Amino acid sequence: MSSLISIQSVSKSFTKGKTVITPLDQLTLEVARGEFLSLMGPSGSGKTTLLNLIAGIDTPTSGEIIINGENIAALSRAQLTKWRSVHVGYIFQLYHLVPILSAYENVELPLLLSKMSRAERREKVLAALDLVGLADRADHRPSELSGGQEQRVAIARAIVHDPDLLVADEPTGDLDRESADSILQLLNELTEKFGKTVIMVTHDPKASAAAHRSLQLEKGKFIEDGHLLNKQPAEQ
Ligand SMILES: Nc1ncnc2c1ncn2[C@@H]1O[C@H](COP(=O)(O)OP(=O)(O)OP(=O)(O)O)[C@@H](O)[C@H]1O
Repeated sequence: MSSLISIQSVSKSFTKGKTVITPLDQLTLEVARGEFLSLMGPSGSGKTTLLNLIAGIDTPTSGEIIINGENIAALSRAQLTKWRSVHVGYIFQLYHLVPILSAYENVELPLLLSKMSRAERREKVLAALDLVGLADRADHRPSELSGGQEQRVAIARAIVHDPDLLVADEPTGDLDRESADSILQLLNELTEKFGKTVIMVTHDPKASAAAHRSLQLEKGKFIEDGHLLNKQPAEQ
């Protein structure tokens, strides 16, 4: 598999008054196209900071983040916004669906920014809802869906514009085990059947075990290369 993401010596610091916090310290990471990678680590270890850099929501203090051959660390804010709208789908712990809109309308939202016709949008929204197994719930509002179904709608919204990369921050954190497992299976399918690359932050070892590879962050550094479940790790 070719590399989709190449992170070279990336550091991120935040300055608050006289205090400088460096949640990420000289990180290097390669992520293959079609890989499902999980990021674990204690609270405050820099997981969300790293996810936000990879998703182009924030920019590093130093280093390069090359995605699909493009160094996104060198893009302006406006260029990053445009880049993100094409290449990235973001999945949140608490779904972030708009309560007054139907599942269909929530999934359609990212497409309203494009020049697509209504008919083209309809085709894409129905295909995304079908892919997550909710074609029959298009007219339902979030309050009429279970948590697992809400997360499926949120995943349909994240994939409707066909991004290469999906980033998920604790996507199963608010779900019971059964719903969590079905969301993890869906994320796995998105990598294996549709070639998406998924990067997931989680505190749940079982969720992490569903990924192809798990990395542990501690104080802004990777402390170990975790187990590889779907591929065999090299013998130590
Ligand atoms: N915008 C910001 N300004 C200042 N400090 C920040 C900012 N964003 C994050 N930090 C700090 O960076 C560190 C890492 O935060 P981050 O949210 O990446 O951790 P995390 O591993 O995702 O934690 P959690 O598991 O609790 O979500 C923390 O000390 C946090 O306070």
